[in-house]
Amino acid sequence: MKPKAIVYKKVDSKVLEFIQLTCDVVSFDKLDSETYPTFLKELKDAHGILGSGLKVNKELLDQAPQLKIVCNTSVGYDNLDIEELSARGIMATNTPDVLNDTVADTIFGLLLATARRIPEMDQLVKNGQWKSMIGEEFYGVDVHHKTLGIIGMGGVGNAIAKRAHFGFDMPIFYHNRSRNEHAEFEYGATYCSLDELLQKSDYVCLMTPLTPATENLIGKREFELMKNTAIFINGSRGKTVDEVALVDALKTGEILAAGLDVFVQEPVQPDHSLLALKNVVTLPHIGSAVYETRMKMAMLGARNLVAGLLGEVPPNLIK
Ligand SMILES: NC(=O)C1=CN([C@@H]2O[C@H](COP(=O)(O)OP(=O)(O)OC[C@H]3O[C@@H](n4cnc5c(N)ncnc54)[C@H](OP(=O)(O)O)[C@@H]3O)[C@@H](O)[C@H]2O)C=CC1
Ligand SMILES: O=CC(=O)O
Repeated sequence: MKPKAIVYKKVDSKVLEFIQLTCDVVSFDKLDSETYPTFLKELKDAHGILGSGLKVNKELLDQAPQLKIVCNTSVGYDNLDIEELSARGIMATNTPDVLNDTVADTIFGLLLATARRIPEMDQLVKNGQWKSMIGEEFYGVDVHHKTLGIIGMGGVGNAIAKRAHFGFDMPIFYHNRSRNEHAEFEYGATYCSLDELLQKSDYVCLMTPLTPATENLIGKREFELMKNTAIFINGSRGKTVDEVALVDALKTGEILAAGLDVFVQEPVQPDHSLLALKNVVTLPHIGSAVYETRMKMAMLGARNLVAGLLGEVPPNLIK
């Protein structure tokens, strides 16, 4: 008998066909109030699940007594209770590296858009407010040759550093718990403490995973340490930042501007105070959102799933 897999997010039919070679597959385009009850029923005898964003915790796992593997089609896995999964002997996997360049392009685009006020200028032109040559009130700030601080110099952080170093001549500081020799050697990145990075950087880019250690990593104290001219970019997860402190820092001029791909609550509520600020550029969590990359992530997730269900060690097993 084939193992049973649930795919709980829309994936390309090629990915489904690949999984079907090994598994009986039940698939959902998305989980919502309509599909969730059926998903829970299907979970009772499922051996593997594939998708992203689903909170996999004790309550959910109690509904899935046969489960052997949980596969995220994302690199971040803060939706998974890893301790609970290991206690039950259930494997967990993610999809690192295949998205690095795409996410770095997005984050660099966000950085440029924030620095040069591109969405605001676009609106000005489209609203018919471009009446004469623009003056100082619409000037942006330079990116080239400015100092970039990357908190979380991992796969994505390195791809951002590469663009900053070779494309924009930016001196780079970074902070991790451990040194990243590749970034130091290839991109001239300098390792430093978090506080030193915050004090020295013109652009502060947050790219860590969300963990107990990084939840609210950037708050009032950290915004106060940043330059008043600093631009803050968050590409990690919303909860790594204290959003109330961020709004305050943006309103009081503690920092100049922010570019955000992620929010504490997603989708962000339309009346969120961040959205009313002119010096904030927002994106709807689109770091890896291009077809080719999402295809690679889904296929890698599927390979992890199939390997785990065949009794092999999945290539991206989270340890
Ligand atoms: N906006 C989007 O669409 C996307 C968001 N992401 C988010 O970005 C995160 C990073 O992705 P990726 O680069 O692939 O992951 P990696 O695991 O390759 O890199 C994470 C980096 O963060 C550092 N880090 C971890 N914990 C801490 C800490 N407590 N303090 C300081 N640094 C820390 C790690 O270094 P060390 O272990 O030495 O501390 C490592 O260098 C993902 O987990 C996800 O949440 C990723 C892709 C797309
Ligand atoms: O946020 C995206 C991810 O892959 O993690």
